[in-house]
Amino acid sequence: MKLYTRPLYAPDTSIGKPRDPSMTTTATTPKFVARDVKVYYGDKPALHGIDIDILDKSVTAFIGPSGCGKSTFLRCLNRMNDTIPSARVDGTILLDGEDLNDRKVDPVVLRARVGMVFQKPNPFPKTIYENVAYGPKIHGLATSKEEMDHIVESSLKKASLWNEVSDRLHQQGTGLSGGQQQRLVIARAIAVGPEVILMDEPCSALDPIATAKIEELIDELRQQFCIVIVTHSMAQAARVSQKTAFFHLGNLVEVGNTEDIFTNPKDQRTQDYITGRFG
Ligand SMILES: Nc1ncnc2c1ncn2[C@@H]1O[C@H](COP(=O)(O)OP(=O)(O)OP(=O)(O)O)[C@@H](O)[C@H]1O
Repeated sequence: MKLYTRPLYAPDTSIGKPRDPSMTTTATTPKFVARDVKVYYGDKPALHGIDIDILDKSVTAFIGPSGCGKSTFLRCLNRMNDTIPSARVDGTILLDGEDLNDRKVDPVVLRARVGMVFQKPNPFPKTIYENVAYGPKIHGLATSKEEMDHIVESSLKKASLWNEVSDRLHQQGTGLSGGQQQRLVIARAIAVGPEVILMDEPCSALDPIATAKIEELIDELRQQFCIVIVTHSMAQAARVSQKTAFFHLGNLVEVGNTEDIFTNPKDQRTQDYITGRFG
């Protein structure tokens, strides 16, 4: 299967459209290449120079003790730190070879390509249908009701929610269970045709059954998307990811195949963390 990428500088009309056929990506292609990424909140450094390649069509887990900078780095990947006035980001992050911090990059286009799901499910106070149709509507992705219906249905199917909600699309999204709300939010992100889905502790507010469903979904989504997940659960990282990155005190200590990180880490700090000596 050929997979395509779109230019970052493209106008809004590129959102949700087929990607540039001149560029192809595979499961071994880095989607992101980050070099010497430093983040400060005011004068306080939070990340001290992160270098990492994040592969396409796979799941990368960020693990590490509280406050080590996992979420801060995740937010660098779709410029969500722009929304925090005190935050300053230095260094380079390339998305498909293009500098996503370049002044020419439109963050709205970037965030359609690089969607994000948060810890607490945050559906809009609207119907299930409207939640999913919201992004396509503002980006003008559907020219008819039929097209919009199709986007809503296929997004809900990709998020493994369609069978549970197809008979109540016009009920409030906030009336769903926590796990269903999280899948609704994933469907909302999928609806604008992203290439990457960032997940910041997506299961921490969910019970074990809802968590298992999201983990199953993540495994399906990685066929099509680059997925980056922040998790406090090492068991979850081991279950869902192919690559794991261990952060400590604002540094990326080590990144590698998940199995290697959990069975044969190179750095003593990783070893200490995965064996529960701190964090
Ligand atoms: N909006 C903010 N303003 C000021 N400092 C912040 C802000 N967000 C994070 N920090 C600080 O940056 C550092 C890294 O925080 P971050 O939330 O990225 O870590 P984390 O590894 O994701 O932590 P946790 O696992 O607890 O969510 C911490 O010292 C934190 O206090």
